[in-house]
Amino acid sequence: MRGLISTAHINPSYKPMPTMTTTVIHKLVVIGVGLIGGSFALALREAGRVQHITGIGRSRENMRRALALGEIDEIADNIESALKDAELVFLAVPVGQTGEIMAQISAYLAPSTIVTDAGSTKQEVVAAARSHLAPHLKNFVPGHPVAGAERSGAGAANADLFRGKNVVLTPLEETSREATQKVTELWEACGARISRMSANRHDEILAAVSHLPHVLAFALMNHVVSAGADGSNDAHDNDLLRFAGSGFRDSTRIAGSSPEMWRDICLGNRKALLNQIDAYQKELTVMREMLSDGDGDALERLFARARNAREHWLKSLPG
Ligand SMILES: NC(=O)c1ccc[n+]([C@@H]2O[C@H](COP(=O)([O-])OP(=O)(O)OC[C@H]3O[C@@H](n4cnc5c(N)ncnc54)[C@H](O)[C@@H]3O)[C@@H](O)[C@H]2O)c1
Ligand SMILES: O=C(O)C(=O)C[C@]1(C(=O)O)C=C[C@@H](O)C=C1
Repeated sequence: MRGLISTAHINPSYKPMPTMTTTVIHKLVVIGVGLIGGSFALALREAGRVQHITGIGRSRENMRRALALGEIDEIADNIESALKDAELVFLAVPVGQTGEIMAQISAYLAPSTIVTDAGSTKQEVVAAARSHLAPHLKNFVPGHPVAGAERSGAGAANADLFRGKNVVLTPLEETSREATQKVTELWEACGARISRMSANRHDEILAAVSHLPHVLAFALMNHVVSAGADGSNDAHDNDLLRFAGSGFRDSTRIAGSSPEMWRDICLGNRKALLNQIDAYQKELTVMREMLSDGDGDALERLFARARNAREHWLKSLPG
């Protein structure tokens, strides 16, 4: 079968399990070679799972860096030639761009080309695929690596980013088992743990554990900047920031993330995120009342519950 070749042809020291075939992608096309696209490319290359990687990007400078860092083998001249003989297309652009890119690539996809993505929201991506990739849905596998950083661009990519991390796949009814299986194998080769669920469930979960925390970090950062005596961004002039320590630094790390990416994520998962913001505001109100009542026992119980939950969660993490 095309695309399913033993890595024994590539790496002579590799000994495959007798009954297993290992997926090696002859040609991978990464659209958006930033933190996630570049890391996926590097991880697959390091695992010996890809032979040739073509990159499509928006910024020439970033694409040159991706080439120099070995994330891609070539920078595409145009979409048509980039997609020729492509076996896998990986979309790793801000989610708001997904529909437009799907519309641009759909005419050039061979029937066998698998398309997958890394978008942080899934219902919106699935809706875009239904609008623009209708003839191709059996080979479309929506995905989301729950791993990342506050840094962006090809220069931030690293081959180990997905090691031990969750990747959620939200295949459509139309998605073929073969396509899902292939994408699963590739993420596993990057060291990730794969889960499958509906796009709706994915978006509810991520609204709570990823999208809300980012909104809170952006809000906290802005609040402290504005609350400083002269509202200055400059840490030397702002009398609050000047004294901020590691607690503030840890709590606001993710406020260093890409504003464009987070604009798209928040708008793309607006309903679930609004629900989470409302629920969180209730939690804050409860805490505020305890504080205003001077109810130290209640506050301590509430803090202890949070600390215990966090300790249990940390223990449950791999490695
Ligand atoms: N950063 C994270 O922690 C993280 C984690 C998991 C998933 N994601 C998702 O992965 C995707 C990529 O995020 P990232 O962190 O790699 O962002 P990034 O900014 O590092 O990379 C995105 C790249 O896409 C390029 N790009 C933008 N619009 C384009 C277009 N129309 N055509 C071609 N290239 C275009 C940009 O120039 C940039 O190089 C997003 O959908 C994001 O939601 C991000
Ligand atoms: O570690 C970080 O900086 C991240 O924000 C990574 C993070 C997250 O955990 O919220 C951000 C967005 C993604 O869609 C997945 C992962």
